[in-house]
Amino acid sequence: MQGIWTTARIRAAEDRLLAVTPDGELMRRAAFGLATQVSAVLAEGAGGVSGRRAVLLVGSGNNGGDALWAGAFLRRRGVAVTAVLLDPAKTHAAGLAALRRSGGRAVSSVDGPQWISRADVVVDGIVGISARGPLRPEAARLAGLVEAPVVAVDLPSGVDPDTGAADGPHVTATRTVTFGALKPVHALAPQECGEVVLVDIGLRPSLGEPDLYRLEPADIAAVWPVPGPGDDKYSQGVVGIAAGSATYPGAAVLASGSAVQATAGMVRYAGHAADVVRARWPEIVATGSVTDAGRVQAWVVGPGIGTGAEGREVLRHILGQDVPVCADADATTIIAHTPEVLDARDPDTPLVLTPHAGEYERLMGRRPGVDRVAAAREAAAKYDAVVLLKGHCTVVAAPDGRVAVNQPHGSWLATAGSGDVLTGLVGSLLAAGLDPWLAAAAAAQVHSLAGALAAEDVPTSASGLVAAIPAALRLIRAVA
Ligand SMILES: NC(=O)C1=CN([C@@H]2O[C@H](COP(=O)(O)OP(=O)(O)OC[C@H]3O[C@@H](n4cnc5c(N)ncnc54)[C@H](O)[C@@H]3O)[C@@H](O)[C@H]2O)[C@@H](O)CC1
Ligand SMILES: Nc1ncnc2c1ncn2[C@@H]1O[C@H](COP(=O)(O)OP(=O)(O)O)[C@@H](O)[C@H]1O
Ligand SMILES: [K+]
Repeated sequence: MQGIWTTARIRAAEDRLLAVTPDGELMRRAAFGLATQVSAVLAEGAGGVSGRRAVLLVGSGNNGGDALWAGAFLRRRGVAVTAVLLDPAKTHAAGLAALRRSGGRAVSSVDGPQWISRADVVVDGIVGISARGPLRPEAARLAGLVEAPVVAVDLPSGVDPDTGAADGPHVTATRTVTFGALKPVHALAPQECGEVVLVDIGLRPSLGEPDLYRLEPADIAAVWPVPGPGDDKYSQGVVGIAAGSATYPGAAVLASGSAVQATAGMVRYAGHAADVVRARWPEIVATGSVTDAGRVQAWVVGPGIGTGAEGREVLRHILGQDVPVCADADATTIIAHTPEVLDARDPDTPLVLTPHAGEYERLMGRRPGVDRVAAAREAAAKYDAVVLLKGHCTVVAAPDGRVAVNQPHGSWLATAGSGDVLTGLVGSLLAAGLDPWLAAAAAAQVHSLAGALAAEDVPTSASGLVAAIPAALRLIRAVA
């Protein structure tokens, strides 16, 4: 798993490392790595390095210092470097001296626009992990003029380092070069960061346990159930799907189909869309009611069941079965409106809730807000459940505080029925006995990958997502 640390934890670790490292050494390591990446962007975008023009946007902190030192390294490779100083009196003195010694130029922000307009690459050293609030007007004005590819130092300035919120003026980078460890912004605002490159400055041993995680293919491949020699259709975990209705059978077909594709074992369906489900997925054992569905090791409940009395009874019955439950869509709304249905649940049985922002508001009485990690954690604590908060970057929080952030592969999942596919994936993994947090996080990752594979650069449908699940799993197992 990739670890991600909040800026408070990063700062504390940096302080510990700085105390045992020669003065300026960490910044030199950071700046050397940064210069290497700026050269690579120049080589790719401007056809070479020597003779190309780099403009550094330099704020008043160490982030600007990194940019200035990198400018000095770039001068050695023949790059024409101009630093635009946002606050000349507070500029990092050693960095500025190094740039000047190397033959680089420094100008004030008044002269910035003419240099920015001729740049082959712009290095964003406006602000790093100590940023507070949106970009100040002068920084925002200069950042708004940039047309060249941007290499962001540590993070794209103006994007909140800990929440990834980008609701004010901010930089959008082609590449972000970060130091020591990934910060929340890199996982929560991938569209602002571009490609993220992590430069090792020796911080890892000082960091401790991560605050957030991102699953890698190897993590998913290691836990995704595949049958072994001793397995049969029951031993891998049977998942039950309570979804859809006679009027709206689609949710049932999508959630059940997703479960069929996800794992080998067996899928049971219970609800008013049994005939349609059977016709589309003959391998499913389908029945009309959850009370005669047979034994399962986990239930998926909610998509398309309605929010009335019947849906409530279905949910209450399922919560009383002492098996893990993924409650999605209408089940989320039922829980929000009649939380006493949860009394049927044995507190030891895992529950996964999968709200989108609107369902979250129903559950919690407020929108998730900009701090989506905190929002997911609060809901997980309130409901003693794993909460998968849907969005471009889906956040999965466990009641014990663990949080995983999903890596999106584009926005192809923004299609009707896509959530039904996700819930089928989660249910299959719960039935196989996975830890519910890991189940939800792995499902989200496979869901996004299936979206990208189904789309191949043109919009896909939820049915396309279901069809692409095997390809996503094949890819994950191949690269692990
Ligand atoms: N401490 C260390 O050991 C290392 C720090 N490094 C760099 O240092 C950075 C952190 O440096 P600092 O703590 O000095 O702080 P920053 O450079 O992140 O920013 C602080 C400065 O920016 C200004 N500022 C804050 N919010 C602003 C806004 N919204 N708009 C415009 N200006 C704003 C503040 O007035 C302050 O002077 C990291 O992001 C990284 O780039 C790296 O060199 C690696 C080693
Ligand atoms: N812009 C986006 N980028 C990436 N994923 C998205 C985006 N919009 C929605 N998704 C994902 O698509 C799914 C939509 O689920 P949901 O809102 O329940 O839709 P539906 O009810 O139509 O199935 C969620 O997994 C969500 O994270
Ligand atoms: K920056």
